[in-house]
Amino acid sequence: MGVQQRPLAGTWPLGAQATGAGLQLEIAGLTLGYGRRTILREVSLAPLAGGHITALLGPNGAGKSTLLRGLAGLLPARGSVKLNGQEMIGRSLEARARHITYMPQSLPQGVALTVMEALVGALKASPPGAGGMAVSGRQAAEQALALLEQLGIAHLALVGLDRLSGGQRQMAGLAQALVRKPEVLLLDEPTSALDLRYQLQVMRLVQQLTREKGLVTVVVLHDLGLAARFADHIVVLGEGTLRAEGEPERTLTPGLLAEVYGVSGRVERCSLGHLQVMADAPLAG
Ligand SMILES: Nc1ncnc2c1ncn2[C@@H]1O[C@H](COP(=O)(O)OP(=O)(O)OP(=O)(O)O)[C@@H](O)[C@H]1O
Repeated sequence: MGVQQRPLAGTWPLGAQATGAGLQLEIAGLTLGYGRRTILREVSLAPLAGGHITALLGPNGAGKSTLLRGLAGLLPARGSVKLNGQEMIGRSLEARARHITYMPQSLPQGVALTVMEALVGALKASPPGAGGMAVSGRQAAEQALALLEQLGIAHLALVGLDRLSGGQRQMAGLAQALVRKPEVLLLDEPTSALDLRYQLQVMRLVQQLTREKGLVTVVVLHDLGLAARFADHIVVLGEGTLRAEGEPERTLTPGLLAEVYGVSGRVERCSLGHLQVMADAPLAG
């Protein structure tokens, strides 16, 4: 893919101070769907704390993306989503975007912009209070370039979005999410197109930013090994409801693999002490 990541400097790419210290996102009785079809019903989670990564897991169609879209304000919702005690449901998209950024599974196709143009656009479109407040075009370009350098993809700045590989597109999508300097970072399968090296690099970067800036980070993952390794908290969805949540070691069990994913499997520590999740066989029926 040609991506090289440099160590992050101690400062947020946009030069601002950390904003997320002490943040808390509370989700209670959240019901989400499309039109008349309810997908998630009455989902309540333990409070999600700033500085922690929550991995959102579950089989295909479980409602993981739907939950992220709901948190981002892209779907009508019932229930409560409070950020530091302030209700988000019912607030405008613009008001939510001051606090929350959402990286979808894939960037839209057919956008005739370079990586840099897309980032500058995202930054300038950020509402007051978010990362891009009242920046000049030049400042926006400088901030966007600084972020690309931190991500190790500055060499892609002038490349058209439609000319990027799948993995490069994911990195560009991550940059678009980060440039807004979020307090709540929602990432939908940010590593699905990345090779092994970049999977680790992206997750390490997300972990580092989450810790340094005190972000509330929620990441949809299908790779349970990555979830076990990088998440502080696991949330498992299935059949429209919350099936389990808690610390990785307590939550990712052979029983959960059987009940939620329909496979027999093992959860073991490797010689380096990392939790490994191995699916052995699909269960009958
Ligand atoms: N735009 C939409 N309109 C109507 N139904 C939708 C829409 N998007 C998703 N759904 C339905 O909502 C349910 C949950 O989908 P969702 O994408 O949230 O699942 P997921 O857990 O993210 O799945 P995957 O792991 O396959 O990405 C599915 O039954 C899907 O068909």
